[in-house]
Amino acid sequence: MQIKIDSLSKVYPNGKKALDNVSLEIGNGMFGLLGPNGAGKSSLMRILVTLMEPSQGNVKFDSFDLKTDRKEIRNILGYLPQDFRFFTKLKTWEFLDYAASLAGIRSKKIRHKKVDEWLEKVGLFDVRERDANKLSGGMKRRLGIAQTLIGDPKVIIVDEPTTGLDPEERIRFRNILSEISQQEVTIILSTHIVGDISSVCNSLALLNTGQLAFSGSPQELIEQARGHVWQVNTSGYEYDLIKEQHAVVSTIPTKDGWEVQLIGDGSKFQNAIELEPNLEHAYVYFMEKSTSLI
Ligand SMILES: Nc1ncnc2c1ncn2[C@@H]1O[C@H](COP(=O)(O)OP(=O)(O)OP(=O)(O)O)[C@@H](O)[C@H]1O
Repeated sequence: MQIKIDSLSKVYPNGKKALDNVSLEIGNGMFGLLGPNGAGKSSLMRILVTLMEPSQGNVKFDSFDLKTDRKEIRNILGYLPQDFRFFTKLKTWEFLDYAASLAGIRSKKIRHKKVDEWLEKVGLFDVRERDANKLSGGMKRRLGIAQTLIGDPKVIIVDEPTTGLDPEERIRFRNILSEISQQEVTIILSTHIVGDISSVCNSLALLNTGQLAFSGSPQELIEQARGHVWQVNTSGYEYDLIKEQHAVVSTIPTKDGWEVQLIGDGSKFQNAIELEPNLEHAYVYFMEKSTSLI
């Protein structure tokens, strides 16, 4: 599936411009949409899943047009929103069974088989009789992904999937998505956590204040930060100066001061070492560049 987002803008009734002329192409596999809170990610997701109309621009899902083929687009979509909620008083398996019937699986036998398969896949088979609203946060999130996927959608849109999850659940969730992305599907993963996408997405876009700051592969993003990531050993006095003029990524106390990793021009400091950039460095670099600290 090829998703073509063309010159998309969204202005809310209060005048807030959440998306500003965003154009983007998304193909099969896992796509990361990265940006700080308020960047416009949820607005873009809501438009893609037909919950909200854009103020300008259009989107195509292969030959389906967002303006005219909303029903067809809904049929190929699976959406896991940020604030995914449960109906009360349904057991975990019943909840999935209900999701499967909403997805159009009529045969009870096929539905039950699918429910069991998905309970196994997301590691909830042992708690299938437990009330869905009594599951832990991580389990609820996994049940969320199972209900999103049980109807075999071609496009899967997941908004801030790991918010509030502990590191173990975060990795588990990432692995489930990564496994699914091996099939012929498009997964769009929106997040402000770089670690959510660094190991799993083959392409990504960076949104900041409604504008597209970057789109390409993680490696291309990383390359752009080359020459801008430095490690400096510094005393207390100099440290304050560094913080004022640079984006500081990490600070480790040493015998006589601090070892600081910064984004910007570190070459002017004594004993500065240029570092190999990683995705997190590159993300900070782009964010700082667009707020023009660099
Ligand atoms: N219904 C609305 N009316 C007015 N402004 C809105 C509305 N929804 C979102 N906004 C504003 O639009 C901007 C983009 O919000 P959006 O929720 O799309 O960003 P986000 O990147 O998903 O951030 P978050 O992760 O915090 O949800 C923000 O400034 C937000 O306050």
